[in-house]
Amino acid sequence: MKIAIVGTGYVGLVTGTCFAEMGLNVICVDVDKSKVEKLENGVIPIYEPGLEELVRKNHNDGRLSFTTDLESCIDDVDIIFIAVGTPPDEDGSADLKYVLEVARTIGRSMKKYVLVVTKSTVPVGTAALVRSTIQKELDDRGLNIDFDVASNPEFLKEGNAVIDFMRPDRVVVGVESEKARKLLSKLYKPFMLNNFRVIFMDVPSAEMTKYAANAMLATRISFMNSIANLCEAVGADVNMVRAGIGSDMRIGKKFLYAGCGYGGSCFPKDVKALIKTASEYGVDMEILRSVEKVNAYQKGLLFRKFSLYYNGDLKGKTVAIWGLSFKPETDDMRDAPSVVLIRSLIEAGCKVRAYDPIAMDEGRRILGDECVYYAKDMYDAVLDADGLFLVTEWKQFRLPAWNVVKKVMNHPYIVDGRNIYDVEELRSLGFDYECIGRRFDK
Ligand SMILES: NC(=O)C1=CN([C@@H]2O[C@H](COP(=O)(O)OP(=O)(O)OC[C@H]3O[C@@H](n4cnc5c(N)ncnc54)[C@H](O)[C@@H]3O)[C@@H](O)[C@H]2O)C=CC1
Ligand SMILES: O=C(O)[C@H]1O[C@H](OP(=O)(O)OP(=O)(O)OC[C@H]2O[C@@H](n3ccc(=O)[nH]c3=O)[C@H](O)[C@@H]2O)[C@H](O)[C@@H](O)[C@@H]1O
Repeated sequence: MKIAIVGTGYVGLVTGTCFAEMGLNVICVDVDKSKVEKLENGVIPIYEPGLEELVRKNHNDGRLSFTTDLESCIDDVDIIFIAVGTPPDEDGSADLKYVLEVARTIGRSMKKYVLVVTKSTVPVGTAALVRSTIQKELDDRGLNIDFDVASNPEFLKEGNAVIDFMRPDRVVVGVESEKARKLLSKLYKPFMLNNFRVIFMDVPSAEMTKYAANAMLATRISFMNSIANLCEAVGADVNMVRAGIGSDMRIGKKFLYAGCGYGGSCFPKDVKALIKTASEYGVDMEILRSVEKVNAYQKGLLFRKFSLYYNGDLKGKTVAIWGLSFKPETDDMRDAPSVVLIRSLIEAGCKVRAYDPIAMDEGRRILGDECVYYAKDMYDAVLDADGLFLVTEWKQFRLPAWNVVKKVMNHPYIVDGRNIYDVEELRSLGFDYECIGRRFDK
């Protein structure tokens, strides 16, 4: 079996590389020439642990190739995965222009049966739209060629993408024909043999499953952030509460960490898109509107704490930021809490010194280097600082040499946006310390 993956972003590159690693012949297609050139030379344009080695190995072994020319490979493959971006449109809906562009190209060039699978996160009805788009191109060419469209959403997490793909909790596949089911069963056979659940369903349910999963996870986070804020008000400790509720099997331990809000390329955009889809059908997703509201509040929380601490007198203060990426093990800063915080600090007249183990270039790209100093290391960031914000819980921030930090800071004040530090330890060292929803006497 030979497959094509269209789009070599996170999802496309991980999907293509992992299928090649499983022994398939994979051709990855992207319109971005420079990306394809880099990939051809074994350089991957994203930071994702373990991925670069796998790309090089499978490329060298001849199972993984890259091209900008989708048309030339359409009739060489059995399955085409569409894994291009679906960014938010101005009204919050998923912008399908890249997906439909790929569908048009397929319809314009195919000469024999092919199974087209949407892997991008797309609203209910998109597979049907892909089908009609391809069909229209075929009609224009006066051809009657059989093809199928299926939905196979992706659930991997950035930073853990290869493991998530290779050992999934489940694979969701939406099909509308027996032929498509057979082809995808064959593709996912190794997963079935390893007892990973492959769940077949109809196409709209598969499309909805992806949004429901992300919306549920985002809801858990906003719920815990609300509980954390209440804990702070009433004198309870959200870490204790998390342990207390997470041990109930029905609730589970994961995704209950309070912090400075969820970010990334998916939760914010997918929650928005689901609200939009619902409104198009006259359904009010009140819960999800609250999830967004809580998250926006939470992203402003660190700045508000800082402002309160200094009674609003922030002009000229020097501020250290540990962590720019939206979570550890990625250089992705899309919708990152750090961006909201840094912009507020700059607006208030603060001088920002930022450090991230991986996302420094991305930081420069998104925030510019006029108002932000990009520090050489985490200790350079705290030099003369009137406050330190821990925004992303990278491992290297877990056990800092606090004596060095204290010595070089102008004022020993820490705002911990991820609740990773020991309150008592920091206070005994003479730091003023704040975090999210934990109990301690101020
Ligand atoms: N990033 C993630 O962790 C996850 C993303 N998803 C979903 O997967 C989809 C892709 O996301 P990412 O990989 O993050 O996107 P991305 O934005 O990183 O990459 C998309 C790629 O598609 C390429 N592209 C655009 N139009 C094209 C065309 N006509 N032909 C060929 N290539 C084209 C772009 O040049 C780009 O390289 C989105 O729908 C996203 O919601 C799903 C699960 C996880
Ligand atoms: O559709 C997608 O793109 C992906 O979106 C998320 O993956 P990702 O965005 O890579 O990252 P997560 O680990 O889910 O974290 C998202 C955000 O939530 C925050 N978070 C996570 C967990 C938690 O308990 N608390 C919390 O604040 C993180 O700091 C981060 O900002 C989902 O976890 C994946 O299953 C999904 O495939």
